[in-house]
Amino acid sequence: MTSSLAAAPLTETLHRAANPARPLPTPGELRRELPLSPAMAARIEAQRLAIHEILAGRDKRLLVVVGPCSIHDPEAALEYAHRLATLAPRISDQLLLVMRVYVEKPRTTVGWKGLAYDPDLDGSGDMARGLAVSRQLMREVTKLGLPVATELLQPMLAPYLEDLLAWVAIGARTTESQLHRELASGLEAAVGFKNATGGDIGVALDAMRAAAHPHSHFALDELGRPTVRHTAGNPHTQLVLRGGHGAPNYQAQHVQAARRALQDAGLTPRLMVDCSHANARKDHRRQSEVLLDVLGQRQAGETALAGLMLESHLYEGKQPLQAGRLRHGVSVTDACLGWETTEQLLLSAAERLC
Ligand SMILES: O=C[C@H](O)[C@H](O)COP(=O)(O)O
Ligand SMILES: C=C(OP(=O)(O)O)C(=O)O
Repeated sequence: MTSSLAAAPLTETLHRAANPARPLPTPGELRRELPLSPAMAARIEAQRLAIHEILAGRDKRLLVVVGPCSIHDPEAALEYAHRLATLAPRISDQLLLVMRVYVEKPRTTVGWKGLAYDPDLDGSGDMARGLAVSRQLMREVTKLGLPVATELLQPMLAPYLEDLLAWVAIGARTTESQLHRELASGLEAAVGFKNATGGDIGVALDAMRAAAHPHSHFALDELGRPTVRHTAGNPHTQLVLRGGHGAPNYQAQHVQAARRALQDAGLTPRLMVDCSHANARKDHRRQSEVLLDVLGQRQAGETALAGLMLESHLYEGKQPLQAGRLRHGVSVTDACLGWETTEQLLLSAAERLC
């Protein structure tokens, strides 16, 4: 990596020659190549604080984590970010929009693992470029004024990106992992723990309690050397209901049961509903139905509902990952809502919450 990368526009970064054998930069090197300006750092701090206020119940707005299931084309993601950044101030009295910039994908078995792993989408695995492109995209999204959300999957990858993150997901497949709980305990961003793929919310509650606790754990420092990391514990966590094994868990009886379980575990009763995944029974169009149900619960006085997640891209649906035949702005992982539907849903959600 050369210092020109910092100044390189996204397109140039994207078209750098792939070199899979290239050693990875250290987190410190990448951060120096693609730094945060003091203004960006202050903006991210304010975004995190706003999210913490929602999770604490002091800010009554709904936190909405919305965007593509995965980023495979940073140009299309930026186009999406421009649209979201235009919409956000129009509804900011009711909704705090945070963009999904998911660059790692957990897979049920095998499949493309995301931009950070394979930015050329061809299995060549140029992770040095994947990290740079991911960080560059997150910087661009931040510059547009949008808070960035991502799933942290590979703990080694966190130090390359964590300074840019306003909200972090620990996914359904890793919520039970001690490594991810330790990682969450040292983050400044709020963390949403998904219920397990089978639907168990208990593991997410355990995760929230573990993450709130200080830990000492194995980590890499910014020079890439093994080190002991001491964390302070992260009190800004939330349960994310995503359904399990085809069975939704967003309806009033599930939310009430989850609220009671949070209270019984001594945790702040604040949760997010993921309108996609098993809650939509893997049919992206059902996300609207889930969102409307959740809004109804909010209007009926359910204070535990502090957030929503939507999977949305420029265009509806999904497509197979076939080199040279990709349609612009269509997901290559889970099917997404298209932009028009997303905008309409968010505008009407804001109107209902007025
Ligand atoms: O959110 C995306 C997917 O649901 C998750 O990464 C699992 O994907 P897979 O079941 O297609 O592997
Ligand atoms: C993988 C995701 O979700 P889950 O962990 O709920 O499957 C996701 O939100 O992209």
